[in-house]
Amino acid sequence: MEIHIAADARQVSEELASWITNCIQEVLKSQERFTFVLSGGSTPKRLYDLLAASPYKEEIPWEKLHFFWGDERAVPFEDDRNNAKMCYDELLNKVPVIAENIHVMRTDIEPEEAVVEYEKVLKQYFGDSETTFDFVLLGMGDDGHTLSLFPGTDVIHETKGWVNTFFLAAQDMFRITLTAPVVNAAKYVAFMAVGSGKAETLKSVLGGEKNLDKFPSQIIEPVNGELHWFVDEAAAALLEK
Ligand SMILES: O=C(O)[C@H](O)[C@@H](O)[C@H](O)[C@H](O)COP(=O)(O)O
Repeated sequence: MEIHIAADARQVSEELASWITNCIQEVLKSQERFTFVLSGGSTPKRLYDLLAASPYKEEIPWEKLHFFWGDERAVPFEDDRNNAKMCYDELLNKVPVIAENIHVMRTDIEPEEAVVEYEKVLKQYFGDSETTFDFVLLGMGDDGHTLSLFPGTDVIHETKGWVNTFFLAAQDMFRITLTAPVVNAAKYVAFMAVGSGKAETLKSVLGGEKNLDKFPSQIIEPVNGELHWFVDEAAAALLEK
């Protein structure tokens, strides 16, 4: 695992934009397509904004990229809480991506149906191969969740299925989420976490004892891939030097 600490949120986004661009270019030297899992939440907005502008916009071969989501809030696409909408607004509508290569978690059908459909899409891409996505971008909530793997939920411990859904009572909505097995089979996984509000949790997730029910982000451990954390000094303040 590698931790990249930058001065502030803006610099974290800049470092990550440059790192992702480099990662895409390297991976595409030996294959024709690059599969990229986008994250919702507020933190990646600035990163998406950067990727959609010079110089990254020109440096990334967008037509070779295939997009997926780590999780989705089961609200209509037009709803501002919809993760896909945010990613379209901030990134996908601004770059020359091929529409057929964008795979949203559908919220216009029942969540259970959306899960079956998404699993089907993922199986078409990755079949039974040991490696799944080329790159997964993740956020970490102040409570230690990642994807829609919230503290105390059963979905944290899913060992077989790649996609799941459950009703998140605290937010009065269904969530659709990738599970740990499919993310842990990715080549590169990068968390992005900024701000002092995440410092205590980050310390527990990275330095504390394993307690997956309390800190679901700890379950992310790529089997053969690389794990990176991109954080700012405020979030990293309590990490041991
Ligand atoms: O839909 C979601 O809520 C996200 O995908 C979630 O896993 C997010 O990444 C974290 O909650 C961090 O969110 P912030 O970036 O807003 O802190």
